[in-house]
Amino acid sequence: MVTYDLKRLAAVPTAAELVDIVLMRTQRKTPTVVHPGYKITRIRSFYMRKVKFTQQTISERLGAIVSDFPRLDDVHPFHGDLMGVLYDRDHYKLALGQLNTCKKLCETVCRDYVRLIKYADSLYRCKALKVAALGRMATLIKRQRAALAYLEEVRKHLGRLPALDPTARTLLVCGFPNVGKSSFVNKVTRADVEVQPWAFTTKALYVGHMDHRYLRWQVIDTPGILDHELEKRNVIEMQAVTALAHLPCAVLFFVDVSEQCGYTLEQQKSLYDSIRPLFADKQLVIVANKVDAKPLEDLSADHQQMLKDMCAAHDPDAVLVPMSNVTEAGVQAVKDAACDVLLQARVDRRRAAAGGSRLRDKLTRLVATPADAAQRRPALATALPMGADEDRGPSIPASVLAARKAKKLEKRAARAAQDADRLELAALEARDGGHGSTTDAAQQAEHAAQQARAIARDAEAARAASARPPRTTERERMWAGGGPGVYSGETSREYIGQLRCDEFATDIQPEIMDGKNVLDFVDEDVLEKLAALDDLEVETDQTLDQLDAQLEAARLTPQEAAIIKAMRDRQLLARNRAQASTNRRNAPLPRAARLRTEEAPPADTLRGRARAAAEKRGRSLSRRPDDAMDTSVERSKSVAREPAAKKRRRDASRAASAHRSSSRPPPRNEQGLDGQAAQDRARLLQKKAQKKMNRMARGGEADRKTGPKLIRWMNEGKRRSGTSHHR
Ligand SMILES: Nc1nc2c(ncn2[C@@H]2O[C@H](COP(=O)(O)OP(=O)(O)OP(=O)(O)O)[C@@H](O)[C@H]2O)c(=O)[nH]1
Ligand SMILES: [Mg+2]
Repeated sequence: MVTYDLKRLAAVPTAAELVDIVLMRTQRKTPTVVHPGYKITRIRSFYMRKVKFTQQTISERLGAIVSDFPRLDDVHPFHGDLMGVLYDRDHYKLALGQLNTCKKLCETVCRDYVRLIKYADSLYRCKALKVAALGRMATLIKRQRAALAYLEEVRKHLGRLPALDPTARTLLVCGFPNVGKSSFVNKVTRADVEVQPWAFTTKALYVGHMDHRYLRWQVIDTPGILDHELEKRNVIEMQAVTALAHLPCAVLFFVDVSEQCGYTLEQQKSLYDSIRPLFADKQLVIVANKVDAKPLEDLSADHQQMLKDMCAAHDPDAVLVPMSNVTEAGVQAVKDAACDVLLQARVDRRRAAAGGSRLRDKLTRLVATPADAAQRRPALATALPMGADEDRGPSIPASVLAARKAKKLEKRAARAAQDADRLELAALEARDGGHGSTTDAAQQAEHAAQQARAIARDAEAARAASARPPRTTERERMWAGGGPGVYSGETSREYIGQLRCDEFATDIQPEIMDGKNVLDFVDEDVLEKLAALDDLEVETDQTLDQLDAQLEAARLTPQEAAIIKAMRDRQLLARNRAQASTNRRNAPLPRAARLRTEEAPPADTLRGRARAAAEKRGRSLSRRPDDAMDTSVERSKSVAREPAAKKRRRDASRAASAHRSSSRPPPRNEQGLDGQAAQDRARLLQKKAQKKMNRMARGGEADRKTGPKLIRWMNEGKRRSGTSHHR
């Protein structure tokens, strides 16, 4: 929970003040002199700075207000509800929200105008944009006039709220108005609460402090509460209700037994009943006040019983204490009773919490024995598995059993081998000693050796069976596959062995296709359905064919049928031929390519027909302007002109590239020179001009030149004050 210092909130300026503050700060903190002679970038940055600075100040100020004021959801629920009651929760949130929006709008305005100033082309335009930006921001602030004024009022009121500590030891005084609550608070604490003989003298919560048993206590005086529905309660009453609802405390419910307050004992009982749920978990002392005016004994039996019932209704431990503020009789008793009962409750709660935690510690270590489980002892509510009473043997994995068997066999094999060795040794000794039983001993040794070998084979087989195949861990795979960051795990491996075919594991399964979930369209029985559909289709086709044949046979004469059959056969033949010809891959030449060959013009084309007609008339299709009326057939073929000698020379010197255009301009040293003589003369002149330069080894036009350099620091810079003679 965030702690706010409600007393030290900074003052909220009015809208006009805020505008003044912002503009004056901009004026003071940013440069003020600008000249039209400045570079435009400098002018722009001058004005941009002003706009940005204004926006920053506004954001700072409004942000401070928004963050300083407590958020109702962050403070203690008591304070949150109290502020909600006092200042209207919605209004409060709206005001802060509006300031936040205003801040954001100012930022947007700033961004937009800075963007515009970036492209402004003159000082005048920059200035106009700045004025517009500042004006819009000021308008935005002025629109928050109401929110700012409201928040200032809230701030002032928050500062005057009693400094309540919701966690301290608290006595809360409540009851009908005018029953003497404030008088009691004034008696036991140094709070100076107003006391008057009329109702609703106290209109807010008041706090006083007192000492009891060397401890500090806070006593809260609340406004009187009337007995009606919660919705009808006004702000003054709701403060008392909020305190009752949220503060952990001892409640002193004041009853005016003399009924001088203007309410009967029955009415006070009714109020007690209606607000009792608010202090159901709190300690209660019912104070029978003003006993100086009417002692308890003078009350009717019904009223006395009513007071006792009120005590009993809450808790058998709730006490009824008679008191008078005038005579001060019972004031100390009330104080003692309330403090003691609250203290006791606090100690009990703390002890219970500590004891509880110890018990929880123990519970975690408890193990239910089978005997407990059998008897289902209710004391320990431990969860037992189903069939816990059955005696269940241990479950040993098959691999462990196999390993154990292999180990046993190995031991047996070792023992058998030892026996065989021993027997062999005995047989050797017998043979060396020349005893009669040599052959028997040798046979025994041989037999033992065979057995030992058989057991060793079994042991080896068992060990091989129990040995697990070497497993490659994902980590090893990662290092083998390029290390972290490079390797990406293969999830498809998990599916191997689970699918009908292991190759299916690596299939890519699209989950979403064309924006649709594939699984929505998956039909598990689709293959069977398709097969059924195919069968149905074949069947339908056959039936339809039969029906057609029958119909035709019924409708046509034999001659007509024969003609139709012949037509169909021809169609079929034509289709087959066409297919055969396209299958030969003899794609036809494009028409343009075909027409290039003039010797054999295709007679069936338009051009071929035109050519044939022209030739028939003795005319040529290709002509030049100078042979307009040429009728010779020979001339119709394009005859290339003999190229000029000069052109031939040039062509020969060029690269023989097909891409070179014949309309390329002549080289630059020949351009503008008409004829060979002029070119030769120009070449001569060029040589002559170069001669002198070559002789003196001077830099020519083509030589790289670097002009003289001025040293920058000696020739540039500010020269306004002082001279630059020393430079
Ligand atoms: N006779 C008598 N009068 C008392 C006693 N206690 C308070 N009064 C009077 O009752 C009147 C109301 O006293 P308050 O202390 O203002 O009562 P309250 O409950 O605080 O009233 P609100 O603030 O309006 O809710 C005053 O005129 C007191 O003088 C008491 O013990 N005996
Ligand atoms: Mg009062």
